[in-house]
Amino acid sequence: MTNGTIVENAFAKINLSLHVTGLRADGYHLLDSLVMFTSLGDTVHVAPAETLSLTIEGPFATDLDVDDNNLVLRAARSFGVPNGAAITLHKNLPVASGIGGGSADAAATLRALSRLWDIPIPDAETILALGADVPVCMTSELTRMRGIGDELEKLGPAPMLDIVLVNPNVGVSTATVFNGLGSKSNASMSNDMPDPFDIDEWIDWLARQRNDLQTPALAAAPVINDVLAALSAQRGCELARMSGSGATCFALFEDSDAQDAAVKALRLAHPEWWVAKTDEAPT
Ligand SMILES: C[C@](O)(CO)[C@H](O)COP(=O)(O)OP(=O)(O)OC[C@H]1O[C@@H](n2ccc(N)nc2=O)[C@H](O)[C@@H]1O
Ligand SMILES: Nc1ncnc2c1ncn2[C@@H]1O[C@H](COP(=O)(O)OP(=O)(O)OP(=O)(O)O)[C@@H](O)[C@H]1O
Repeated sequence: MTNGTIVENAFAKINLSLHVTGLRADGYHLLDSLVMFTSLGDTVHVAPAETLSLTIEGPFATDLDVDDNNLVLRAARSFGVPNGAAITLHKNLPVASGIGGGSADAAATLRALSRLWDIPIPDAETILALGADVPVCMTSELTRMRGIGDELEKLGPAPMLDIVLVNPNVGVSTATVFNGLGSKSNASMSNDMPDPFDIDEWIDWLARQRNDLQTPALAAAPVINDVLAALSAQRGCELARMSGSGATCFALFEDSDAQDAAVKALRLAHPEWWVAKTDEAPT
């Protein structure tokens, strides 16, 4: 690692619930979503350099091009200064998979370059222009996210959770899934949100919420149904749901033994799927 390298984590986000409550005139949808972050994620490394460059490494590196559309380079350019940096993205998360990898990478790049260049992070409007999920990824806290992703209510630390993530190695386009929505105007989350540290009550409450994008995502990628069925069938699975616009689904397990057994069984039954064990991101 070059002397002076700064590393920022880009933790994966999970939309524990995702209600689509309206449609704006510009085509963006209004959301009401409970978002948490997992300890699994990409990492962004930035080192001093004359010019701006990006190298991508890691298990999902080959699924991404190093071009001007890469969210890491877009984030670097959003500072509006001609500074240089040698950026390395270690890509551990599947691409276009509903767990916000690109958004988390952009947020981590903003934090890292702000430190490297010793200049402020760009304003809220600039951050939102990188993607609707980028504002919530600026911190990795449990958050109620509303508006189009720009109204954030931080809810404090997330509870300790035994989580399994499964992606069937099918990328899903966020725009296609939003466009496939039947009703654009659904009920918001219920406001009687329980204490996240009363896990049983919290999971009961979560089970009564929804991901409104699950139905249109299933139409785009029917294999999501197989993922949800496989997760739900595991012993100790307390909740299984799709995250974001898919295709990654998450399941919450009653304990780490059940979580480990589920990971083993799913990898054996579906070697073609990405199956990951994780927990809540550190605060
Ligand atoms: C589905 C979520 O992941 C939930 O957290 C996000 O809302 C998506 O966030 P994102 O991937 O950062 O989204 P963007 O890159 O800003 O937008 C991709 C496309 O998704 C649609 N989009 C996104 C966010 C939103 N609130 N309404 C939308 O309709 C738009 O068609 C947009 O062209
Ligand atoms: N660094 C990056 N990592 C991942 N995707 C990127 C990156 N840069 C650009 N992209 C593009 O952004 C799109 C969304 O990627 P991402 O992995 O963030 O999807 P997602 O997990 O579905 O996001 P969200 O949950 O925010 O909708 C993909 O089409 C991908 O090609």
